[in-house]
Amino acid sequence: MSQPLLSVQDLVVDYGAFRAVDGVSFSVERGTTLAVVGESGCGKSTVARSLVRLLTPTSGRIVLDGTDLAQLPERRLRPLRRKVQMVFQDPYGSLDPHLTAEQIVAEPLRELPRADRSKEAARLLDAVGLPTSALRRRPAEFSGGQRQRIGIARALATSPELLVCDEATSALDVSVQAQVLDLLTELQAERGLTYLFISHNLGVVRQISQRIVVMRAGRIVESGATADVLRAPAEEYTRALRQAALDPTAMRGRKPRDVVRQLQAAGA
Ligand SMILES: Nc1ncnc2c1ncn2[C@@H]1O[C@H](COP(=O)(O)OP(=O)(O)OP(=O)(O)O)[C@@H](O)[C@H]1O
Repeated sequence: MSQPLLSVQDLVVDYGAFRAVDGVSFSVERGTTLAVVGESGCGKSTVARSLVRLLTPTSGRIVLDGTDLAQLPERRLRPLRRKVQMVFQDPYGSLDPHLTAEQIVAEPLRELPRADRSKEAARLLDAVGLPTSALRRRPAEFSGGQRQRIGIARALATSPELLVCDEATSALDVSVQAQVLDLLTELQAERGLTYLFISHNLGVVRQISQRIVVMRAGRIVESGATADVLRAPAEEYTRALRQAALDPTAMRGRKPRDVVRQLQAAGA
């Protein structure tokens, strides 16, 4: 078997005295999607932020295409940053409201001549299903789904190999969410992209990922093929998460953490 594109080994992240990620290991094969699930606060975003080096992990290895980027200094990290891009949950908050879609998408392409930048921005917006007329508009003039498409186009500008999607469709209506998931699936097939997809929505995870890891309190408690884990979770915790996802009425007005606790107590 070929080497995985990404191999994370014994990742530890401390925020001061608090250990948010406690010895996490997983790998992602090229052209596939790994989902990371778990209740709020279990460390999913901290893993994501480590992968794109928005933070420097306390210890462990993050081997991307043969290079360990966990502790690399910024100068050596720069060429690698192009290979890993992040798509955020809140497409409005993550796009500069003062810039046009063209400027946002072309921003990572500063080294290109202006005309080439414009051409590339148009090509990227077309690839995510937005018309040429979108180029001159600003974020406030788009719907949530369209803004997420701009975020994806921007992430694609550096021709990355790995996209880290942190709750990338969570803020969208169900039908728009389905369209953005379809877009991500198409882009993966066309470009051979690899995704690490963080979500608390097990329906979304079932649709987009081949493999899954379940996190709890900074550790991985279960992993495997998505279909297997969701059909017959080995861990009580995963069963409780699944139960909470299957029974939205149980969630009404309550924190997922409380529902998971209650379901665990009931032996769900
Ligand atoms: N900058 C920070 N300083 C201190 N603690 C932090 C910081 N960022 C996150 N934490 C804590 O680390 C833990 C993991 O947070 P993280 O955001 O990774 O969880 P998560 O699983 O992504 O949660 P959510 O699904 O709510 O986004 C939480 O207890 C959180 O309060």
